[in-house]
Amino acid sequence: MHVVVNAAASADGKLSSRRREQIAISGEADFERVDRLRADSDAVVVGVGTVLADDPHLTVKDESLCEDRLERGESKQPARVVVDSRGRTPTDAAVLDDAAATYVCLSEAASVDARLALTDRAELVTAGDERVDLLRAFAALEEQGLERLMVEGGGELIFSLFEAGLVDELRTFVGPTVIGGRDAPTLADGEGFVEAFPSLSLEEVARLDDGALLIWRVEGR
Ligand SMILES: NC(=O)C1=CN([C@@H]2O[C@H](COP(=O)(O)OP(=O)(O)OC[C@H]3O[C@@H](n4cnc5c(N)ncnc54)[C@H](O)[C@@H]3O)[C@@H](O)[C@H]2O)C=CC1
Ligand SMILES: Nc1nc(O)c(N)c(N[C@@H]2O[C@H](COP(=O)(O)O)[C@@H](O)[C@H]2O)n1
Repeated sequence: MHVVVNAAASADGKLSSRRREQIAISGEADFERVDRLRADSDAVVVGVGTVLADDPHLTVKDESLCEDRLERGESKQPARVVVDSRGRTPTDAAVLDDAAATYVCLSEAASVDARLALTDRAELVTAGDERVDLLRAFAALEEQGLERLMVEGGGELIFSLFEAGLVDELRTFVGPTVIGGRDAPTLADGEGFVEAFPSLSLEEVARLDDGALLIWRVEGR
């Protein structure tokens, strides 16, 4: 399995404002790059916080990239994965429509009602007691043939993936704006590290739109 985390951050490292509404940090060229990265992935992964805040569709938008996938013998769209301990994904969420297969990773804490509401719309994967056990959930996804995972956020999920040692690559578009706010989400939130900080090796720096794309490899992976 290969896990790429991709996100857009403001110059001060925020993914969104304290209101947690979606903010277009990327410009056109970066959104096109993200679309290509989705098209080269088996699944696009987000946390339920992102579903509740942004209601993303997580599909490849460029039809020619979808055709390339079909020519390679792949599904037209990559699968979508929501990491959602308690099954809070709304049944009318865009990520549950029929444009692509969707997996919802739950923990044992998800109620029977939440499971029943989701079961017709997504494949359910259960791992972990209170929160989703990401090592077990990702192993289950791998068993379904999902090898190349692209994670789009948000900050809580990204931190947990680094903590679990699951991230191979980090791609950050740093955009030309300052968002600020101590309660605004950053690239890696959660508890934060106090030691054994993940070590990154810089692979590429490129100017893109009016910002910079940074590609980092996670050392030891
Ligand atoms: N600028 C960008 O590229 C992006 C920005 N965002 C922004 O990020 C914000 C949402 O991020 P967050 O609130 O951090 O939510 P998140 O999307 O990281 O989801 C976190 C939730 O996932 C669930 N979860 C289950 N097991 C977990 C585990 N082991 N570790 C972590 N979470 C687990 C929990 O319910 C937790 O509250 C929104 O404001 C959204 O707009 C989201 C994606 C991309
Ligand atoms: N790459 C990127 N740049 C930004 O500036 C953003 N605000 C985001 N947000 C994430 O993009 C996804 C939207 O998906 P759809 O267009 O609905 O398919 C979602 O993951 C947002 O959180 N990303």
